[in-house]
Amino acid sequence: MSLVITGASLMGGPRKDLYVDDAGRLVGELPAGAGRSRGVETLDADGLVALPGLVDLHTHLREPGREDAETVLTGSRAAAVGGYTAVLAMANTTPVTDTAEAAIRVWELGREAGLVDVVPVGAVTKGLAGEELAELGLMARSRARVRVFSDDGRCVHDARVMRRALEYVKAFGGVVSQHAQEPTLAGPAACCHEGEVSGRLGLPGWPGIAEEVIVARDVMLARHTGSRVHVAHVSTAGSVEVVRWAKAQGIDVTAEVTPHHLLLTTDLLTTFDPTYKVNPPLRPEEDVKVLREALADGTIDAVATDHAPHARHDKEHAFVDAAFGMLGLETALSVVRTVMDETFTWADVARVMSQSPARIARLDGHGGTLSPGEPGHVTLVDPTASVTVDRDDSVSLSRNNPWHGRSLTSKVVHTVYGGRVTVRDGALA
Ligand SMILES: NC(=O)N[C@@H](CC(=O)O)C(=O)O
Ligand SMILES: [Zn+2]
Ligand SMILES: [Zn+2]
Repeated sequence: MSLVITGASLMGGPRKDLYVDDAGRLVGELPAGAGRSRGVETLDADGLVALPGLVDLHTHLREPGREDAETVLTGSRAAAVGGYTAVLAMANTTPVTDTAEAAIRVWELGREAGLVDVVPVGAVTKGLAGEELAELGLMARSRARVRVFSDDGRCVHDARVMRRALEYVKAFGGVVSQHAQEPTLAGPAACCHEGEVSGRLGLPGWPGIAEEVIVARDVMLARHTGSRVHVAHVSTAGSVEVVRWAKAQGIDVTAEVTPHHLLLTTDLLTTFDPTYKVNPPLRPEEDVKVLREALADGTIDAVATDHAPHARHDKEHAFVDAAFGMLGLETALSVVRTVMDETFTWADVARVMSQSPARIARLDGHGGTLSPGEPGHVTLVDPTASVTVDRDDSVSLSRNNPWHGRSLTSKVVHTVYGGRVTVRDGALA
């Protein structure tokens, strides 16, 4: 069945009807008479902003291994509710996604769920152990078409291994997404940002430099190999400085920032609430300010959620013992709209949450411009809505939601995936 989306403002520009044909593609004009014929569904989007379907470069879906925290299906639901039509599923599952079979399995589970494209990220090293390269080529050539490789959760800290990985993925246009954290500069017990607040509270911390030295090393390795590196969850002003310099040299580097690093700060540590325990840690206000500026000026290419669901019994512990990570898929768009000022346009939102992530991940079928010929992935947002987040409203299996009780501006109302309405009026269709 074809679909007509009526009255939406395209990326904040003119209002225009959008047509998706019965093959699920956007078409310029509705075929004559089709608007009135049966078999054409109408989605009223009056007053809403239409964005190309959002793409998340960094999602933890926990299946296989921790289906009590999230599954491919429940994570896909959370993604759809958040306006996403594609997510890249991180490899730190049990077992790790380090073979073509494992990647295909995740991809198939995504197809079965049928709510978003679930694109597996392949591990860089076997078992995330940081020593031997995983089956990068086989994963790339498999049906799952893996292009993004990451040991996320751990840093590929051995420079020789990182160099080999960069050389290897170059052959098929792949990219290594690095969790930048030099382990020798961040003790095993580190649980927050090393600074004034951690000192006062007596919590062991990571210094920003542990991230920055790896970012600096990796951009030089990218230059040396002529390959492509992506910096996951950039969190410090120093990392931004390095990325800005590297881009000016023509080095093929891209970077993402999470919604939580754009708003939440180290001060939240004083609550000792483990909901705010995340890796990389929340940083001081000065870093947050620089991250926002870098997102606006294009130094940071994309917003990625790092949606990291955790079961209650892994999160509800003393701060030092609790698991790292927070939810993000359902609230990302609203957080971005809330933290970025009016000079950050809807076209900018589309760029950092759809176009650039799709380009970085080399996703076919996520053009990110709402042009005729692209697949009918559309996110419809109410720009005037104000929502108070309630963690129990979530379709995720987990409740580690750092936005609980906060009021955010704008809200995803409908999500259309390949011409099919997956979310209507904020709820799964
Ligand atoms: N972000 C986190 O704090 N945790 C992630 C791992 C990661 O992204 O490094 C997780 O898998 O839970
Ligand atoms: Zn990480
Ligand atoms: Zn992560």
